Amino acid sequence: MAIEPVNINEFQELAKQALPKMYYDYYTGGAEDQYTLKENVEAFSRILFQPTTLLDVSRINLSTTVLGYNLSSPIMLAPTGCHKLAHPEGEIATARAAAACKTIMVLSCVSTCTVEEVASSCDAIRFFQLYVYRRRDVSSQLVQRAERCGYKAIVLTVDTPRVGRREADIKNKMIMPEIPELKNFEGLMSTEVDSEKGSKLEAFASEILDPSLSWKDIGWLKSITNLPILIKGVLTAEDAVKAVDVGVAGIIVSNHGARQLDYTPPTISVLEEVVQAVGGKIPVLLDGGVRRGTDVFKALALGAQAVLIGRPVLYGLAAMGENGVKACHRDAQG
Ligand SMILES: Cc1cc2nc3c(=O)[nH]c(=O)nc-3n(C[C@H](O)[C@H](O)[C@H](O)COP(=O)(O)O)c2cc1C
Ligand SMILES: CCCCC(=O)C(=O)O
Repeated sequence: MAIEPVNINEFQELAKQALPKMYYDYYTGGAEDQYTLKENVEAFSRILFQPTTLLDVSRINLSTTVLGYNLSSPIMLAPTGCHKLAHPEGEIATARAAAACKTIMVLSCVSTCTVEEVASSCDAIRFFQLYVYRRRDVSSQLVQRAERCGYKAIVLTVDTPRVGRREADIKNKMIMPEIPELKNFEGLMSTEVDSEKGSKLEAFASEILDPSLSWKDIGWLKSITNLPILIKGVLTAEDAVKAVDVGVAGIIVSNHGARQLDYTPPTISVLEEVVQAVGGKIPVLLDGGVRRGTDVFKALALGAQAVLIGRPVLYGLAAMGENGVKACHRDAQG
C-alpha cells in the first residue's frame, strides 16, 4: 500500500512495512499485557475541549523555551535506543531532523552512533539520556564525554532498574544489542550477551544496569557533572517533591512509553498532580502517547512546559529517514 502519510498512525503503518518484524515489534511494543500502552493513547481521547469562540487567532506562535533554549514548538524528541535498526544513518539522521525542526533531541545512551558522532553531525540542541550502570565509571565517562561535546543537560532515566517484560521481544529472541553495535560502549564495556533464550536486550540490561540506583545517587551524579539534570520517569506527586528537594532542573512525567512497569497510569492522567506538587519551581515535561497536536495542547493545558515524542520519531525514521522524522515532528503538531 503506497500511502502519503498525513498523521503519525499512517507513519506507523509505513514503518511496519519497512521494518523486519523483530525490530518493528521492539519499537512498537510495551510490557506484559500492554494495558498502559493502550491507555497512554486512549487517556488523551477522554479529555475533551470546551472551546471559546470569536477570538482573534490570525497570529499564533507555537514557540517555547526549555531550560532557556528556544524551540519552534513544544515538541521535543524523546530518547530511544538503536536508531540504526530503523535507518542506516541512525541517530545522525534524527539529530539533523531535530536541527531542521529547531527542537531538542535527547540522545539515548544506547545509541548506535556515538555521542561524538551525533554532536559533530549538526548544530541541534542535544540533551544526553543516562542509564546508571553497575560500572559507575562507565556512566561517568559517558557523562563527561557528553559534557565535553556540548550536550546541554543530562536526562536521568529512573524507571529502568531492569528492562520490562516485553513479550514480543522474548518470543522474537530480540537480538539487539548485537546488531547493530551500541557504539557508545566501545572500549568501555562489552555488549556481548551470553544467552540463547528470550530477549537478548533483557539479558544485556540485567547484566549492566544498576538496580540499586536511588535518590542518594542524584548527589553522586551532581558531583560528576555541571550540567543540569532532568529526572525522567516520575509519575507521582510524592516523587515530584523529592525531585525538587534533591535539586534537579526538571522532571519528565513518563512511564517509558509503557515499556517498563505495566499498569502504571497513563502519563496524561497524572500530569496535573505532578505539576501541582512542583508548584512552578522547575519545568515539568511529559511523554507517552503523544500523537497529534490536540494531545500536545492537552498536556500544555494541564501544565507541561513541553512534550516529547518517542515512537513517532522511530516510525518517521524507518519510513523516510531524516525527512520522515521532520514530517512526524510536523504531524505531531497537526
Ligand atoms: C524503541 C524504544 C526505545 C526506547 N529507548 C529508551 C532509552 O534508551 N532511554 C530512555 O530513557 N527511554 C527510552 N524509551 C522511552 C522513550 O524515551 C519515551 O519515554 C517513550 O517512547 C514515550 O512514549 P511514546 O513512544 O508513546 O511517544 C524508548 C522507547 C521506545 C519506544
Ligand atoms: C537498556 C534499555 C534499552 C533501551 C530502552 O530503554 C527501551 O528499549 O525501552
